[in-house]
Amino acid sequence: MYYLKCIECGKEYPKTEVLYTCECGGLLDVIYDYSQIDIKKEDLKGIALSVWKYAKLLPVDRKPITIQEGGTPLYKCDRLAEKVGVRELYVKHEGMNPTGSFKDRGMTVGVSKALELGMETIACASTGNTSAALSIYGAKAAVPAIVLLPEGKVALGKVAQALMHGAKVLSIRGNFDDALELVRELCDKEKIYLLNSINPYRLEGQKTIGFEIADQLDFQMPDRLVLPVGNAGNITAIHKGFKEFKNLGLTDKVPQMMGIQTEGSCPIVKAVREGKTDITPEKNPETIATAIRIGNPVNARKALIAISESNGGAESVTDDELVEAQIDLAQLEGIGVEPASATSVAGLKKLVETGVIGANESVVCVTTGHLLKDPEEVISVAPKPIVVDATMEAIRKVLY
Ligand SMILES: Cc1ncc(COP(=O)(O)O)c(C=O)c1O
Ligand SMILES: N[C@@H](CCOP(=O)(O)O)C(=O)O
Repeated sequence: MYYLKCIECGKEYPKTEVLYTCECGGLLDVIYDYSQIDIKKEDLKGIALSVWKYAKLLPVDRKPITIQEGGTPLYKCDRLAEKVGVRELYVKHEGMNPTGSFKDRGMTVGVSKALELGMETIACASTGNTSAALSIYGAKAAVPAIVLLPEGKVALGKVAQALMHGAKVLSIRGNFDDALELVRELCDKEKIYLLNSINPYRLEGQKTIGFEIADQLDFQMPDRLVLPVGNAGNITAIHKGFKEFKNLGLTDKVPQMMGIQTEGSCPIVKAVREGKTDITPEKNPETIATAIRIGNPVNARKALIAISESNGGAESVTDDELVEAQIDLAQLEGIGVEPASATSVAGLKKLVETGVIGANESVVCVTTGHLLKDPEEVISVAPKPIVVDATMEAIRKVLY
């Protein structure tokens, strides 16, 4: 049993309603009757990791639309740990999901819910990854998908996915925040199902990142969870996952949630620094990490609660710092990530340097999207190939 509840005024709504926010404007959360949910560590042992492994804690009452999302690797990264200066570092590589980002976890739940609620079209605004996931799950479910993208600011691999999987792709002359405002209005007026992270059901899928980390670490939770923050849904979702496992007695602590943004686009970081409970939107966010080029994160209130409840924090990094971390992940650990994802490691490095995170702590960084999502950025930061004549002599000349 579950229902929706406003995080601001507490008003409750039945699960049958198509709703994204409360009548007071507050964000909604999915509330379960945990006394009816029985999950033991023994029940989870020996079952392969996947989003639907945790179906008892997911709000879907029909056969799910799935392309085997979740079950991503948690790499122990000793070389990177030594470089950033922490005792123990793991990287949860969400780029290894079917479409190359964590959004698949949300979409398998969100698109299944769309069918359950009888919705006939789905839509989102996107900096790229949400649109890729929406298009692919829409194709699998045979539901038409509409995506609104900020013109010229979406990485090539993501646009390719949305186009190939058959979504109607609209390039908006505006930024992501403009596109989100428009798609919300479109969905309300045209009875289209909105699948951005303002949809509380979509976030339920993403909380399984927290469940999997617990499962993979044999329920010994790390001290910190460090991740990039854009529209601020994922930090909220993972925190909820951690809390649920603790409430069910599966773990004994909730890691401190550390949100990372870029200096050109960091409303959450500013709110945390100023001790505020809500953000001041940024009109012109700018960063090479286009996935998190967001000035008015829709889940800001939830994210700020997750950070404060977990005694966590937030930090910003420069574009140069995130590129350095992207190269470290690639060359020290063999983990290929897109720019936004590398902010987690760049942020960790900064938090250790400034003494916020101690050398003795254990940390999990989430890398949210795959390197191949943004080949243009890689080409612009990586060395160029060396062109040589097709002779051994020419090859030897450049190698030795
Ligand atoms: C690769 C990548 N990393 C991080 C984020 C930020 O996640 P969230 O919007 O849930 O904060 C996004 C999208 O927003 C993304 O596509
Ligand atoms: N990076 C996101 C931005 C939209 O976030 P959402 O979680 O609200 O869908 C994207 O990939 O579009």
